[in-house]
Amino acid sequence: MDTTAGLRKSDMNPNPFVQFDLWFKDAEKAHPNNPNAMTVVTAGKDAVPYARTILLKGFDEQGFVFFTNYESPKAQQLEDNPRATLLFYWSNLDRQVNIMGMVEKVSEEESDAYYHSRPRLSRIGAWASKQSQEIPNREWLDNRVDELNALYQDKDPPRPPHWGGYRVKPYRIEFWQQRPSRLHDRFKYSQLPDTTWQIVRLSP
Ligand SMILES: Cc1cc2nc3c(=O)[nH]c(=O)nc-3n(C[C@H](O)[C@H](O)[C@H](O)COP(=O)(O)O)c2cc1C
Ligand SMILES: Cc1ncc(COP(=O)(O)O)c(C=O)c1O
Repeated sequence: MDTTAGLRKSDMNPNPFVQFDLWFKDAEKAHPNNPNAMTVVTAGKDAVPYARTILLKGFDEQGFVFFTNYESPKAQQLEDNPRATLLFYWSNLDRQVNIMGMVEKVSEEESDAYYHSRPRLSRIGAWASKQSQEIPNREWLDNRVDELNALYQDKDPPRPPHWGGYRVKPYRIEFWQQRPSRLHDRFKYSQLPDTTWQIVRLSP
Protein backbone atom coordinates (compact mmCIF):
# COMPACT_ATOMS: atom_id res chain seq x y z
CA MET A 1 0.00 0.00 0.00
CA ASP A 2 1.71 3.19 -1.18
CA THR A 3 0.38 6.14 0.76
CA THR A 4 3.16 8.53 -0.22
CA ALA A 5 1.54 9.70 -3.46
CA GLY A 6 -0.62 12.27 -1.71
CA LEU A 7 -4.34 12.82 -1.49
CA ARG A 8 -6.49 15.06 -3.62
CA LYS A 9 -10.04 16.03 -2.78
CA SER A 10 -11.13 14.08 -5.86
CA ASP A 11 -9.61 10.95 -4.26
CA MET A 12 -11.93 11.21 -1.28
CA ASN A 13 -15.24 9.35 -1.43
CA PRO A 14 -18.17 11.75 -0.88
CA ASN A 15 -19.46 9.33 1.79
CA PRO A 16 -17.15 9.31 4.84
CA PHE A 17 -18.27 5.80 5.85
CA VAL A 18 -17.19 4.45 2.46
CA GLN A 19 -13.90 6.37 2.82
CA PHE A 20 -13.41 4.93 6.32
CA ASP A 21 -14.13 1.42 5.03
CA LEU A 22 -11.44 1.82 2.34
CA TRP A 23 -8.85 2.97 4.88
CA PHE A 24 -9.92 0.36 7.42
CA LYS A 25 -9.38 -2.42 4.86
CA ASP A 26 -5.89 -1.02 4.19
CA ALA A 27 -5.27 -0.97 7.96
CA GLU A 28 -6.35 -4.60 8.32
CA LYS A 29 -3.65 -5.55 5.80
CA ALA A 30 -0.97 -3.24 7.22
CA HIS A 31 -1.67 -3.83 10.92
CA PRO A 32 -2.30 -7.52 11.63
CA ASN A 33 -2.38 -6.78 15.37
CA ASN A 34 -5.51 -4.83 16.36
CA PRO A 35 -6.08 -2.56 13.34
CA ASN A 36 -9.38 -1.77 15.11
CA ALA A 37 -7.71 -0.33 18.24
CA MET A 38 -8.79 3.27 18.76
CA THR A 39 -8.36 5.91 21.42
CA VAL A 40 -11.75 6.84 22.84
CA VAL A 41 -11.95 10.21 24.56
CA THR A 42 -14.86 11.21 26.80
CA ALA A 43 -15.45 13.98 29.31
CA GLY A 44 -18.07 13.98 32.04
CA LYS A 45 -19.15 16.49 34.68
CA ASP A 46 -15.60 17.38 35.73
CA ALA A 47 -14.80 18.38 32.09
CA VAL A 48 -11.57 16.37 32.23
CA PRO A 49 -10.88 14.53 28.93
CA TYR A 50 -10.35 10.83 29.75
CA ALA A 51 -8.70 8.61 27.11
CA ARG A 52 -8.41 4.84 26.76
CA THR A 53 -7.89 2.26 24.00
CA ILE A 54 -10.98 0.35 22.86
CA LEU A 55 -11.58 -2.10 20.02
CA LEU A 56 -13.96 -0.99 17.28
CA LYS A 57 -16.38 -3.87 16.74
CA GLY A 58 -18.42 -2.60 13.82
CA PHE A 59 -19.31 0.38 11.72
CA ASP A 60 -21.86 1.38 9.12
CA GLU A 61 -23.79 4.51 8.20
CA GLN A 62 -25.42 4.44 11.64
CA GLY A 63 -22.06 4.90 13.39
CA PHE A 64 -19.09 3.24 15.07
CA VAL A 65 -19.71 0.56 17.72
CA PHE A 66 -17.71 -0.60 20.73
CA PHE A 67 -18.53 -2.73 23.77
CA THR A 68 -17.75 -2.11 27.38
CA ASN A 69 -18.97 -2.05 30.97
CA TYR A 70 -22.00 0.21 31.52
CA GLU A 71 -20.85 0.92 35.09
CA SER A 72 -17.32 1.97 34.14
CA PRO A 73 -16.00 5.53 34.41
CA LYS A 74 -16.42 6.00 30.64
CA ALA A 75 -20.06 4.93 30.93
CA GLN A 76 -20.69 7.50 33.67
CA GLN A 77 -18.98 10.16 31.57
CA LEU A 78 -21.17 9.24 28.58
CA GLU A 79 -24.26 9.39 30.79
CA ASP A 80 -23.32 12.92 31.82
CA ASN A 81 -22.16 14.02 28.38
CA PRO A 82 -23.02 11.73 25.45
CA ARG A 83 -20.17 12.78 23.17
CA ALA A 84 -16.96 11.01 22.22
CA THR A 85 -13.95 11.40 20.00
CA LEU A 86 -12.46 8.28 18.40
CA LEU A 87 -8.88 8.41 17.18
CA PHE A 88 -7.14 5.85 14.98
CA TYR A 89 -3.44 6.01 14.18
CA TRP A 90 -2.19 3.47 11.68
CA SER A 91 1.57 3.99 11.84
CA ASN A 92 2.43 1.57 9.02
CA LEU A 93 0.24 3.62 6.70
CA ASP A 94 1.11 7.05 8.11
CA ARG A 95 -2.60 7.70 8.49
CA GLN A 96 -4.83 9.10 11.21
CA VAL A 97 -8.63 9.26 11.41
CA ASN A 98 -10.40 11.46 13.95
CA ILE A 99 -14.12 10.93 14.49
CA MET A 100 -16.34 13.15 16.65
CA GLY A 101 -19.88 12.18 17.44
CA MET A 102 -22.86 11.83 19.69
CA VAL A 103 -23.08 8.56 21.60
CA GLU A 104 -25.97 6.26 22.35
CA LYS A 105 -26.30 2.70 23.65
CA VAL A 106 -26.85 0.03 21.00
CA SER A 107 -30.02 -2.09 21.22
CA GLU A 108 -30.23 -4.95 23.72
CA GLU A 109 -30.37 -7.35 20.74
CA GLU A 110 -27.14 -5.96 19.32
CA SER A 111 -25.37 -6.26 22.66
CA ASP A 112 -26.71 -9.82 23.13
CA ALA A 113 -25.57 -10.85 19.67
CA TYR A 114 -22.05 -9.54 20.18
CA TYR A 115 -21.77 -10.84 23.76
CA HIS A 116 -22.74 -14.35 22.68
CA SER A 117 -20.16 -14.30 19.87
CA ARG A 118 -17.36 -13.92 22.44
CA PRO A 119 -15.33 -16.82 23.85
CA ARG A 120 -16.79 -18.30 27.06
CA LEU A 121 -13.99 -16.96 29.25
CA SER A 122 -14.48 -13.44 27.95
CA ARG A 123 -18.19 -13.76 28.75
CA ILE A 124 -17.32 -14.89 32.29
CA GLY A 125 -14.83 -12.03 32.48
CA ALA A 126 -17.57 -9.50 31.78
CA TRP A 127 -19.37 -10.82 34.89
CA ALA A 128 -16.21 -11.00 36.98
CA SER A 129 -14.88 -7.51 36.35
CA LYS A 130 -16.16 -4.43 38.13
CA GLN A 131 -14.35 -2.41 35.53
CA SER A 132 -11.90 0.21 36.82
CA GLN A 133 -12.77 -0.37 40.49
CA GLU A 134 -9.93 -0.97 42.93
CA ILE A 135 -9.52 -4.64 43.93
CA PRO A 136 -7.32 -6.12 46.69
CA ASN A 137 -5.19 -8.43 44.55
CA ARG A 138 -5.12 -10.82 41.56
CA GLU A 139 -6.38 -13.74 43.66
CA TRP A 140 -9.61 -11.82 44.38
CA LEU A 141 -10.30 -11.62 40.64
CA ASP A 142 -9.25 -15.23 39.98
CA ASN A 143 -11.57 -16.43 42.78
CA ARG A 144 -14.48 -14.51 41.28
CA VAL A 145 -13.80 -16.15 37.93
CA ASP A 146 -13.72 -19.61 39.60
CA GLU A 147 -17.03 -18.92 41.36
CA LEU A 148 -18.68 -17.72 38.15
CA ASN A 149 -17.32 -20.69 36.21
CA ALA A 150 -18.89 -22.98 38.84
CA LEU A 151 -22.17 -21.07 38.74
CA TYR A 152 -22.45 -21.32 34.95
CA GLN A 153 -20.80 -24.76 34.78
CA ASP A 154 -22.99 -26.31 32.10
CA LYS A 155 -24.73 -23.14 31.04
CA ASP A 156 -24.14 -20.34 28.62
CA PRO A 157 -23.51 -17.23 30.75
CA PRO A 158 -26.18 -14.64 29.92
CA ARG A 159 -25.12 -11.10 29.05
CA PRO A 160 -24.66 -9.11 32.24
CA PRO A 161 -27.02 -6.14 32.38
CA HIS A 162 -23.95 -3.96 33.05
CA TRP A 163 -22.24 -4.89 29.76
CA GLY A 164 -23.10 -3.74 26.26
CA GLY A 165 -22.36 -1.53 23.32
CA TYR A 166 -22.23 2.12 22.42
CA ARG A 167 -22.62 3.67 18.99
CA VAL A 168 -20.81 6.88 18.11
CA LYS A 169 -22.85 8.74 15.52
CA PRO A 170 -20.39 11.06 13.81
CA TYR A 171 -20.94 14.63 12.78
CA ARG A 172 -17.29 15.26 11.89
CA ILE A 173 -14.65 12.90 10.50
CA GLU A 174 -11.13 13.91 9.55
CA PHE A 175 -8.82 11.83 7.38
CA TRP A 176 -5.12 12.64 7.70
CA GLN A 177 -2.27 11.27 5.63
CA GLN A 178 1.37 12.05 6.14
CA ARG A 179 3.39 13.94 3.52
CA PRO A 180 7.03 15.00 3.49
CA SER A 181 8.22 17.99 5.52
CA ARG A 182 5.09 17.84 7.70
CA LEU A 183 2.99 19.17 4.80
CA HIS A 184 0.33 16.56 5.34
CA ASP A 185 -2.96 16.05 3.50
CA ARG A 186 -6.06 16.50 5.63
CA PHE A 187 -9.74 16.33 4.70
CA LYS A 188 -12.52 17.20 7.11
CA TYR A 189 -16.05 15.90 6.53
CA SER A 190 -18.76 17.83 8.38
CA GLN A 191 -22.38 16.80 8.41
CA LEU A 192 -24.71 19.59 7.27
CA PRO A 193 -28.25 20.09 8.63
CA ASP A 194 -29.68 18.30 5.56
CA THR A 195 -27.43 15.30 6.59
CA THR A 196 -25.19 15.56 3.51
CA TRP A 197 -21.43 15.83 4.09
CA GLN A 198 -19.25 18.80 3.25
CA ILE A 199 -15.57 18.07 2.58
CA VAL A 200 -12.86 20.68 3.06
CA ARG A 201 -9.07 20.49 2.96
CA LEU A 202 -7.30 21.56 6.15
CA SER A 203 -3.83 23.00 6.48
CA PRO A 204 -1.35 20.52 7.98
C1 LIG B 1 -5.78 -2.94 22.80
C2 LIG B 1 -6.82 -2.68 23.87
C3 LIG B 1 -8.15 -2.91 23.59
C4 LIG B 1 -9.13 -2.68 24.56
N1 LIG B 1 -10.42 -2.87 24.22
C5 LIG B 1 -11.39 -2.63 25.13
C6 LIG B 1 -12.76 -2.76 24.78
O1 LIG B 1 -13.12 -3.09 23.63
N2 LIG B 1 -13.68 -2.53 25.74
C7 LIG B 1 -13.34 -2.15 27.01
O2 LIG B 1 -14.22 -1.97 27.84
N3 LIG B 1 -12.05 -1.97 27.36
C8 LIG B 1 -11.07 -2.21 26.46
N4 LIG B 1 -9.75 -2.04 26.80
C9 LIG B 1 -9.46 -1.55 28.16
C10 LIG B 1 -9.64 -0.02 28.21
O3 LIG B 1 -8.50 0.61 27.63
C11 LIG B 1 -9.84 0.54 29.64
O4 LIG B 1 -8.77 0.15 30.48
C12 LIG B 1 -11.16 0.10 30.28
O5 LIG B 1 -12.22 0.08 29.34
C13 LIG B 1 -11.54 1.01 31.43
O6 LIG B 1 -11.79 2.30 30.97
P1 LIG B 1 -12.51 3.46 31.86
O7 LIG B 1 -11.99 3.31 33.28
O8 LIG B 1 -12.08 4.73 31.22
O9 LIG B 1 -13.99 3.25 31.77
C14 LIG B 1 -8.76 -2.25 25.85
C15 LIG B 1 -7.41 -1.99 26.13
C16 LIG B 1 -6.46 -2.19 25.15
C17 LIG B 1 -5.01 -1.87 25.44
C1 LIG C 1 -12.08 -5.18 29.13
C2 LIG C 1 -12.23 -5.45 27.66
N1 LIG C 1 -13.45 -5.58 27.14
C3 LIG C 1 -13.61 -5.82 25.82
C4 LIG C 1 -12.53 -5.94 24.97
C5 LIG C 1 -12.73 -6.14 23.51
O1 LIG C 1 -13.71 -7.02 23.18
P1 LIG C 1 -13.44 -8.55 22.88
O2 LIG C 1 -12.88 -9.17 24.12
O3 LIG C 1 -14.81 -9.03 22.60
O4 LIG C 1 -12.52 -8.65 21.70
C6 LIG C 1 -11.26 -5.82 25.48
C7 LIG C 1 -10.10 -5.95 24.58
O5 LIG C 1 -8.96 -5.85 24.96
C8 LIG C 1 -11.10 -5.56 26.85
O6 LIG C 1 -9.87 -5.40 27.38
